[in-house]
Amino acid sequence: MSTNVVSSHPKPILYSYWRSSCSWRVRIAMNLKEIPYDIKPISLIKSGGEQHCNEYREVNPMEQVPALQIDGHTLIESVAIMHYLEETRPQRPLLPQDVHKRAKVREIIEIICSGIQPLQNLIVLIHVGEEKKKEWAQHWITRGFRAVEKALSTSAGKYCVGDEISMADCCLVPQVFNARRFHVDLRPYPIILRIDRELESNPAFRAAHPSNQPDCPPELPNK
Ligand SMILES: O=C(O)/C=C\C(=O)CC(=O)CC(=O)O
Repeated sequence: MSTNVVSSHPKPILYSYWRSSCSWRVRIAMNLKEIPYDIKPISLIKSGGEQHCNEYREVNPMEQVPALQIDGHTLIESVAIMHYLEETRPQRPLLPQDVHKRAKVREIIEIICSGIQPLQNLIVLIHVGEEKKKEWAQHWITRGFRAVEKALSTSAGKYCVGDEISMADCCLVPQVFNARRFHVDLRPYPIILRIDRELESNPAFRAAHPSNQPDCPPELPNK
């Protein structure tokens, strides 16, 4: 018997933190695909981090955001979630048809989501320590952005890969925000900057921005 999984479950719930770049990727993908969802904020800093409480560990044993409750399932890991959305909600595709272009999208995703973001994640920076964390984050972001810029020099059109927005763009924009947060000099990356600027005014990206999240503090912290 086949059931319509898309309509027989309540609205998806996204466990999210306003300036978590991984939550932000999924928010963009959900918005681009016009999937309505509710946000359940998980503060990564309040009381040592709500992601570590027993209740949330049941949702995500990695004690990180995001997690997405959708179609009766709980999904974790932002890239796996984006692929699920792509496979269950093919409207507004976030992967190109062409296999070479798909490979390029995945390459850029990997550089950012394996080669940059995990190295400058909150849990790592806590271990690195307050004094060294800025230099540490700058080092890994610079190293990765050099590779992203090189990849974009052959793949980019209007966006990361050609002229259609893809999952690579969902990953790039939040990483540029993190680069600015850690005062990385972005002048050596003109293509990254151009694409980021291009997407700034896109409604799906704008709605997913940290400053438009329900848990964004009224006074933005400056670090
Ligand atoms: O407000 C805070 O300082 C806590 C956490 C974050 O920014 C999120 C991250 O860990 C960075 C990231 O998503 O890459």
